[in-house]
Amino acid sequence: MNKRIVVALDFAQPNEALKFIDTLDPQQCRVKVGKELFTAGGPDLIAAIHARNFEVFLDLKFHDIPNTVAKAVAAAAELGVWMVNVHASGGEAMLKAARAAIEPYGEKAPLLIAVTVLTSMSAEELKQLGVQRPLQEHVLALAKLSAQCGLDGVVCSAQEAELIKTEVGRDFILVTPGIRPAGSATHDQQRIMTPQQAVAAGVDYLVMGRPIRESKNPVATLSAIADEISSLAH
Ligand SMILES: O=c1ccn([C@@H]2O[C@H](COP(=O)(O)O)[C@@H](O)[C@H]2O)c(=O)[nH]1
Repeated sequence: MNKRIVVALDFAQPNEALKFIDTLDPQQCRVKVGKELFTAGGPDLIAAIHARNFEVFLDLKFHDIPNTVAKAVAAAAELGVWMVNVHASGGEAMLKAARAAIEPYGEKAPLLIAVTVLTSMSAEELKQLGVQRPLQEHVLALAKLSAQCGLDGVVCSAQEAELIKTEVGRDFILVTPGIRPAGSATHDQQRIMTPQQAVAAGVDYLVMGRPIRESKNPVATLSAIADEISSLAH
């Protein structure tokens, strides 16, 4: 099975996260550990998730000076995670330092992904930050910079997927949060797409948290979405 869905484990406590993943099938999805859960559970939690045969996207979005980010991604590589990320807006030197830091891990290195513009941000909010170019142009520029610095792909909205695949290349990995089944609550996400639209746009990995976790039957919701998108190969 092509495990394109990455379930966001946005729980406060490690035991809640482990209880939840014990209902899931590691052949069906990967899981994402973000700032809240990693702060609570740390490396022991990552080991407990690995012991359950799940691949982990460590979503800590490192954004700091090059030396600090390089050390942080190397520490993530030591944990044996499948994917780790940094902010593309950390700039060229930071991105290159992150890449260089995981080179020694060879085939065991995690996929290194850069966040372009958070999916919770709108074009208006980006302007407020002083970014004058249109949002899609800014996302594309950050994706191109990330590719030039040797990163494996980016986090973006599925709304930008076609543009990035066309301009940067089909092999450049796109990881997209902000996935919402038709008619479901958007919460704090601004740039959303349905799972079907995201796959049709060329997305590689769909990050989904609340639409799965908060559904009445998370296992059934995940299975239904996985089945629907598995027929939409790209
Ligand atoms: O641009 C970004 C980067 C990361 N995220 C993370 O993805 C999940 C989305 O959860 P939902 O409940 O499906 O909204 C969450 O862990 C974010 O920290 C993102 O949403 N956007």
